[in-house]
Amino acid sequence: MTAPPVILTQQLRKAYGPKVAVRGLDLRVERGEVFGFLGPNGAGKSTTVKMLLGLVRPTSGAVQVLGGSPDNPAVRARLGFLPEQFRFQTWMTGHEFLTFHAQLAGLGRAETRTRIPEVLERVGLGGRGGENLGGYSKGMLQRAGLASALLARPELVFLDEPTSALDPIGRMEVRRIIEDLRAEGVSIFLNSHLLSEVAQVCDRVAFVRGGEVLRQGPMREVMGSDLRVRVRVDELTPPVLAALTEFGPLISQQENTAEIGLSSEEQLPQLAHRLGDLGAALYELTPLRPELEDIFLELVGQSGDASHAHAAQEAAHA
Ligand SMILES: Nc1ncnc2c1ncn2[C@@H]1O[C@H](COP(=O)(O)OP(=O)(O)OP(=O)(O)O)[C@@H](O)[C@H]1O
Repeated sequence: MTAPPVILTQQLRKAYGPKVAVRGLDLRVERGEVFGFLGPNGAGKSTTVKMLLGLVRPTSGAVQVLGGSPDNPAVRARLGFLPEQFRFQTWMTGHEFLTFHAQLAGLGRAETRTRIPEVLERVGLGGRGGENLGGYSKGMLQRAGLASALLARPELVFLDEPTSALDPIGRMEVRRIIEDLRAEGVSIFLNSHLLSEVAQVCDRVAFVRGGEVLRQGPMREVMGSDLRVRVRVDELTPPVLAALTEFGPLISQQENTAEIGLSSEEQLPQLAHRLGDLGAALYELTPLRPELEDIFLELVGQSGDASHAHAAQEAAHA
């Protein structure tokens, strides 16, 4: 029997008076999956997350989280959440802050004692729990927020922009934490504007705009199957060019470098053999996958609405 999805929504909708924030959202996230939820500012991402956490009541539609209702405290106890703008009690030490969250999560004393050093270590704050949060850097605060989200061993974790305050090393560390969690079977719902990061860590993604899903699917599918390839040889002779166009359309050509479109990766070794047979010296054969950012801009900018395009650009470069 296949495991039920950890998130399932059907025609989920939220209107704030006349303003529709989320319209008819169908989402499905499987157990152990890292799911990227992407969209420009105002797309309805936060509203969706709040409905999935039971913090905002949907206007209509159905939502199931971990097989139950997010209104059910027993379901909520199995969720972790790192909000984008965490309010920290700056007068507390990291340890006190986590003890407070452990109490809120209903952890017993003995478990709290062992669990806090474990999560501090995991997020890279080992040995720093005795310091006041007021003295933490922005990156340290984000790590402390992540520690509190992981404290009660959640089965599903919502991470809203988890690396916005982190430097490149910190981002890599958080990526590793996400990968480790996935290996442990934890499911992750990730909101992030940092698309290169999403591309590296997500199994599936959904692009949203105006409260609707524009595209949803496995990372590989969303990125498209068409493959552009850069070929550099000693000389682009007429026979070499003719051979290249047998494989796919010629996109560009400059000096001894050409770009062509292939329909599958399987054509790469065939192309290398063919060029070898023609006596061409092959210096480069590079697949050029489209950037997630390009797909994002193309999808969210499609309305032609200047404010959307602007928001998309802001989101992509944030
Ligand atoms: N409490 C509210 N009352 C009225 N309108 C709201 C409320 N919360 C959100 N909205 C509106 O709903 C739309 C979606 O907002 P939401 O915060 O969900 O978007 P978002 O994708 O999370 O954006 P961002 O990336 O900027 O955080 C926006 O137009 C917003 O103004």
